[in-house]
Parts: sequence; C-alpha cells; structure tokens
Amino acid sequence: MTRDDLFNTNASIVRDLVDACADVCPKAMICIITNPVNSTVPIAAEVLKKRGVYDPNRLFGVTTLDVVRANTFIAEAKGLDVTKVNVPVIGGHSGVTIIPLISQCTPHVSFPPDERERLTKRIQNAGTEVVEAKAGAGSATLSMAYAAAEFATSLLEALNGFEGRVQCAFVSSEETEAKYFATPLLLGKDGIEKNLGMGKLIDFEVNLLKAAMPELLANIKKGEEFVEKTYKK
Ligand SMILES: NC(=O)C1=CN([C@@H]2O[C@H](COP(=O)(O)OP(=O)(O)OC[C@H]3O[C@@H](n4cnc5c(N)ncnc54)[C@H](O)[C@@H]3O)[C@@H](O)[C@H]2O)C=CC1
Ligand SMILES: O=C([O-])CC(=O)C(=O)O
Repeated sequence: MTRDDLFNTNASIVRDLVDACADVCPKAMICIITNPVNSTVPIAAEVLKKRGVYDPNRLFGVTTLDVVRANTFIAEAKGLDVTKVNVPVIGGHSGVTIIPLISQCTPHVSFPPDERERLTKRIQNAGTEVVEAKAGAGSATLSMAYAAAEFATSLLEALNGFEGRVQCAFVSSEETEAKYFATPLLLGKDGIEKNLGMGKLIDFEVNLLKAAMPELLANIKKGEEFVEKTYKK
C-alpha cells in the first residue's frame, strides 16, 4: 500500500465511524488513535461539525504513547523509576511535530545539549523505527494498546468524578496558530475541563515548536480537505 492509499483508507475509516457516532452516540468521548492522528482528528471534527454535534471538549487524538516513550527513555538515561517520571509531550503525533518538553520533566532532570537533542530525536522517531522494523506487519501495537489503556482509564476516572486526572492529547486548541495541538489537559466530567497549556519553553523547545509548525499545519489542512472532498450525506 502506498502512503496515499494508507491515508485514504485510514481517513475513510475514521470519517465513517465518526459519522456513525454522530447518529448513535453524539455525546460520546471520541478518542482517536488511528494514524495520521494529526489529520484524523481534524477529519473527525469536520464530520461532527457537518452533523451539528461537534463538542471540542469531547474529541481527543491519543498521543499518550509519546509520553510513555519520553518517560521510559529519560528514566533509563537517569536510572529513575519510570512510574515516577512524567514528561509532557506537546504538538502532534508524527516525527518533528512530536515535542517533548524535557525541561518540564518531573522530577527535574538536566542533560548536556547533545544528549538532550539525541533523546528528543529518539522520542520523535520511535514510532517510525518500529514501523520500519516490522516492515509491513503493523506498528508498535502492544505499546499503543498500553498507552490507549492509560489514556482511556484516566478519562473514564475523570468522567466518574475522580479529580486531578491530567493527560496530554491532541485536541482543538488556541495555544498556537495550529487549530489542533497537544498539551496537558485536566480531564473532568465533560471531557476537557481545562487546557493546561504548554508552560514556559526553553530556547531549544521553542525551536522544536517552530520546526513542527509547517508539518502540523499541512497535516491539519490535509484532514480538513479530505472531508471537504469526500464527505457525502
Ligand atoms: N496514536 C498512536 O500512538 C499509535 C497509532 N497507531 C495506529 O494505529 C492503527 C493500527 O495499528 P496496528 O494495530 O499496528 O496495525 P495493524 O496493521 O496490525 O492492524 C490494522 C488492522 O486494521 C484492519 N483493517 C484494515 N482495513 C480495514 C477496514 N477498511 N475496516 C476495518 N478494519 C480494517 C486490518 O485487518 C488489521 O487487523 C494504525 O493506524 C497505526 O498507525 C499505531 C501505533 C501508535
Ligand atoms: O506510524 C505509526 O503507525 C506508529 C506510531 O504512530 C507510533 O508508534 O507512535
């Protein structure tokens, strides 16, 4: 399958499933993990808008695996317990659009610039590394399932009234010029309770953000145009 075929297949599946959600469960929390997440979330939003049931607080692109990877690689590098490490990852879910904020890691960690750059690239390329290694046999399926379970569990807990559930996800956003952008979110009974924003970036991260923006904007536009061209009701 070519890249274009794969895009069209995944984009059509998301378009049609979300269209069915508009019919049968218009108030559902919709969590999209299907790639390319940077485009499939805008696709879902456009379909929901056409159906008159779009609620930006109930639509999420699942980027938890980027956080899982960032936590794992940093815990390994520093000899820390991975369950106690938390690195926010903002932006999107592909290559340069994945922006780990190592400067905001809890606990605080520091690296020499070359090591910070190496870790950042490893986090950004980890998904592609697995896809290439599996050579047509899928992606990081099990770690994706782990990440999805973590995100869904947090969201379900928040819906059930547990407080303080925070997850990064790719959502409708006013943080940057991109209409969709991942940042840490406080989850609540109605989905996103508060977008916690990206906080203060160091210069290295500001440059990552600049480098991410052209691809992110193009991915979002591609998703929107796909619905414009192919949605029929
Ligand atoms: N957001 C994230 O963190 C991640 C997302 N992914 C994405 O998750 C998706 C699934 O990945 P894998 O499980 O590794 O892929 P896979 O190739 O192992 O599984 C895809 C499944 O979809 C089925 N399928 C194909 N065409 C279909 C259609 N028209 N209707 C219904 N089902 C169809 C196939 O039979 C197969 O069982 C991909 O889009 C992948 O890029 C993967 C890893 C991480
Ligand atoms: O491109 C893919 O399917 C892989 C992916 O998203 C990931 O592992 O994070």
